[in-house]
Order: sequence, then structure tokens, then C-alpha cells
Amino acid sequence: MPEPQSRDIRVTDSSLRDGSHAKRHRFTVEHVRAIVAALDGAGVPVIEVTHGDGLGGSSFNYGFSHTPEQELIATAVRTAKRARIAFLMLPGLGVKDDIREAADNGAAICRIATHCTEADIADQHFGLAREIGLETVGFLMMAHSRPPEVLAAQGRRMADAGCQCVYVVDSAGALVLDEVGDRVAALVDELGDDAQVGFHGHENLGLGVANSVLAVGAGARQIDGSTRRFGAGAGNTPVEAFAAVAERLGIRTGIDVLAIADAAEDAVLPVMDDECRLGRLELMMGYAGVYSSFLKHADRWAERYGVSGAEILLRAGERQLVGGQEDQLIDIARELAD
Ligand SMILES: C[C@H](O)CC(=O)C(=O)O
Ligand SMILES: [Mn+2]
Repeated sequence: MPEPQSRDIRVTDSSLRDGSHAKRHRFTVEHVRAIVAALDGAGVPVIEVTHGDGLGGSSFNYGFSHTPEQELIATAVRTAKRARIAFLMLPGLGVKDDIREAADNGAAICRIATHCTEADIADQHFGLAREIGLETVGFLMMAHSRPPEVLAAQGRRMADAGCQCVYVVDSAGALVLDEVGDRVAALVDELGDDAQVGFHGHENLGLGVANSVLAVGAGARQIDGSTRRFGAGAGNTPVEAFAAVAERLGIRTGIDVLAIADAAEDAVLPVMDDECRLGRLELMMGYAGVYSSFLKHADRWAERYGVSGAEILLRAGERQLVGGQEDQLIDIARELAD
């Protein structure tokens, strides 16, 4: 694959991974075939497929998958003619054998996510992924919660372990404009030629596309999105809108705008249970800095205990909960009920 030129940006579509949260992990082989075929046809270069919480995420705490994710990965690989298939893993939730299995199923890109202060837990996973010939991406999640210099130091740790692109991950959709540019610029300065920098946005404050454009301006070379915003919380940066805006700005993504707009309407929307909206709960997530994948959990416990979902999320933000602490939402709901 030719190296992108300076205004060439590689887009990764996360509908079949981050969208898993919105779909309550009920993806089927048919869903994957339909979405991958449409995205691939529109020129999306990378498509991510995994349980919403990454390899091994299918569990009581996070929600059980309808279809084993490795089967979904293998289906995506068989369906794509040009796109490369990526998968996500969170060390501890997934293990090294899961990475090997995804590679055996034909996935090409291993994306490893840690909380943005815990990059050291991914050292051995980056090492293994590189050893078996996978391209690597690192996710610094909940990036709004730490300043640029902390992210830069954590990104350095990932790059030294073998990560080829470190992402600023706005898990809560809480970053506002220059807060993205500053974080991306700090990573670009720190990493130089050692690794690229990427940005993964959520729509909770309605800023996915604008934040992604600012990330590109600050030197990001990879951008995540989800067609039709199919993702956690209010959804991810919409790929079709980002591709259109990028074209207007002279940023090349290689994505055909008309074809991706068709894919959003004709292939992705029919798979979604509901549109990803920017409603009251989603807005609270961006406002209070809460992990987007907590949405369905907060909704569920609010209903169960007869309390306000928005109040649950505001308290989750005050407690600075991180991914993996979904069960604390139950405690908060019970406190509110008392
Ligand atoms: C495991 C998370 O859902 C990863 C992600 O997409 C995010 O933090 O945002
Ligand atoms: Mn996400």
C-alpha cells in the first residue's frame, strides 16, 4: 500500500465494532456481509469488526455477543475485496491467543486500547502483534481526562512497544475543538517519525466532524468514524459527512462521497435498531465526560430503579469512572433510588 501523502488521511470505519454497543452486540454474519460489502465498495480502506469492547468482550458485564466475533471477523475478511479488516482488543479482557486467532482469520490490523494513563499494560500485546506481522494501532481512551503532555508520554510508551499509530480517543465525546488539536499536536511532536497519530471522535457534543478536521490540521494521519454515526453514545464521527467535508477541504480520503452516502442509507441504517441520536443522555455524556459505551447500561439501570438516567451519568462523570466500571452504574442508580 503506498504511503499516504501529507494531505492523505486514512479512515477506519468502526460501525461493526463501536456500533456493536448501539446494537447490544447482536451483529450477525448477514449484517457484517452487507455492511462490509457496501463500505468496501465505497472505498473505505479499513473496517473494524469486533465485540464493542474488543476481543473477549462477550460477557455478563459487557453484554453477550449474538455471533462469535471471530466468525464475524472471518466473514468480513472474506467479503472485503480491497479494505483491510481491523480488530480491537483491551488487554485483560482479550488475551494474546485472541490476537493470534484474529490474525489466523485474516485480520490485518490490531488495535489495542488502554485507559489513557495505562499504556504500559499493552507492551506485550504490541510486541506479539508486530511479531506475527500485524499492523498496530494504540488507543488512549478517555483522552479528555488528561492534559496533552500526559498523553504524549503514554503515546511514547506505546510507540516504543511497537505501536505504529497512537490515537487520541475521545471516548466520552467531551473534547472541544482546540482541546483535540492540542492533544494531537503534543503526540505528533513527541512521536515524530516513530509513529503516526490518529483521532477517534464521538458525537455527544455534536463535534465529531469539526474535531476530526482540527485533528488533521494538527497532524493526525488516521481518522475513525462510523457510517451513519453507528456507534456508542450519540455515535461516532459520521464517515459520510467527514468524507464530504474532507473533499471540500482538499483532504484526500479515497472514499467516494455518493457511494458512502448510499451505504449509510441502504446498508448501515437497515441494520441499526435505532438512529444514534444526540438526546438528553448522550449530551450528558459529553458534558460530564462519561465513557460513551455506558449509555445503554445507564438507560437500563435508570429504568430498573425508576431514577433519572441523566443523573446517573452526571454522577458517573463526577466519579471519573473508566471503561470496565459499568457495574458502578448500578450502585449509583441504587443511591439515587434511596
Ligand atoms: C472499548 C471502547 O468502546 C473503545 C472506544 O471506542 C472508545 O473508547 O471510544
Ligand atoms: Mn468509541
